[in-house]
Amino acid sequence: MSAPGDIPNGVAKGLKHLDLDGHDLPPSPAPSTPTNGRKYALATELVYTESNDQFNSSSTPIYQSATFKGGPGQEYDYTRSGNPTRTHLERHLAKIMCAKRALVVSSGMGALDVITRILKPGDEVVTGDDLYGGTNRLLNYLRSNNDIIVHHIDTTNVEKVKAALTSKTAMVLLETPTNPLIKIVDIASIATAAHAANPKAVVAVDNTMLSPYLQNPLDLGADVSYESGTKYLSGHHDVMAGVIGINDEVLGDRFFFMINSTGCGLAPFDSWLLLRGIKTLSVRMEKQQTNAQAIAEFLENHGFKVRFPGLKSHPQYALHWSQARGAGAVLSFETGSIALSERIVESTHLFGISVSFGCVNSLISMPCRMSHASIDPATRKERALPEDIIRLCVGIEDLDDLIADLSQALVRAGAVRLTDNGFQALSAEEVEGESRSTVLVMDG
Ligand SMILES: Cc1ncc(COP(=O)(O)O)c(C=O)c1O
Ligand SMILES: N[C@@H](CCSC[C@H](N)C(=O)O)C(=O)O
Repeated sequence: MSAPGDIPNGVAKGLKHLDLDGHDLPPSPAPSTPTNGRKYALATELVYTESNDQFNSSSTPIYQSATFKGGPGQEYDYTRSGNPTRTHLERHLAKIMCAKRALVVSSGMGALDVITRILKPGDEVVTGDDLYGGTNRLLNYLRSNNDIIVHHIDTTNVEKVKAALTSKTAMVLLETPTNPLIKIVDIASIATAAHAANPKAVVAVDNTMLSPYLQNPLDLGADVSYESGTKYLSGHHDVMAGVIGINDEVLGDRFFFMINSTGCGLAPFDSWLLLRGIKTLSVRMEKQQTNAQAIAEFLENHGFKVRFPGLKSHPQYALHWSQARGAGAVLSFETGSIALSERIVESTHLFGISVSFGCVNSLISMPCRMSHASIDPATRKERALPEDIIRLCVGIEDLDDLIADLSQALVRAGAVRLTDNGFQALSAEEVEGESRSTVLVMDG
């Protein structure tokens, strides 16, 4: 994939819109983000953090201290209220997220908790019908315990969203691409409509699936961009973190108040890990999405129904590329049979069976059994979340190795029929009658 302003896959500007292998390339990526205080291109800014300690250390020091001496008036007194390592990370992130202010907390769910604490009983939330399971769980809790009214709408349909917006809409909560159905949501149109319905409505976008390297919701009219730093920002599955980016000072102060009051600010060592991870975000993301694109094409060419915004078959391909600079590295596909999907997931070696994504390692999962198991089966059915859906989170490994691993898993699982040219996904009739295999027991 190409970063903004780059020439895609080495093709000279003005030449036919094809890459060197003759494949169609995505349309021009979304315009490069405003510089918002940035001196350099994003890939440079990611690695460029100035440490201002007295020894000019190359790596930001970890201020592993709960307290700071000195009394009233000093910048730091207590790490729950502020810590130099955390502040350094927050300033770095603000630049990267094109935000006036960034705040970091102990997990992505912690970030959503901070954001939703501004809601009062009777407030309405308009959100999607395909959401990360944990987000759905927290919204259910707010509905049951705090009298918040939550409307789950197909947010790919702006008219349906508009119909759900009222002057009582206090928050619009969007994911794009959604997890795990990879639906694309028009951030700008929905933000405009939400603010027209209620100028005070807070439009919050979960940017976890792309990271600020590929999408900047604040530039598209959102009031809040938040994400699980556990994923792409950290990149190594060794830290849990949540990130909140805002432009409005009052909203920023309200969020900071909650972080200080509840004590969910990111710990110094975890802040340091996240700072380190962010430095390699551009190279990881470029490699991961190049691999993901090839794998999505591989599966589609072999007859699977694949959901990935880098594929022209994606129903919102044009919308995605109008607001994002890349397709990301999470894709999902269906086999038509839960048993077949289970066998595929059990048969890969390089794709580890695990929740989460954004890590340098490739992962495979069945969302209905794992990340989205907390959504009850009836609701999953109502929201058309296929029980057999497999989610792939593509890492930075060698592409040929990944494709070989998937191929052997598809063959071993009996999910494909051998043809003269290799293999092809089973037809619906062939899938029908597939016997159920052992049932995976996963957490949720
Ligand atoms: C889209 C999305 N948002 C938020 C979260 C929550 O992040 P965390 O696990 O860091 O709490 C996750 C995953 O957990 C996610 O997939
Ligand atoms: N047991 C966890 C599941 C975490 S799922 C993590 C990630 N968002 C994903 O989509 O894989 C829970 O109940 O929250």
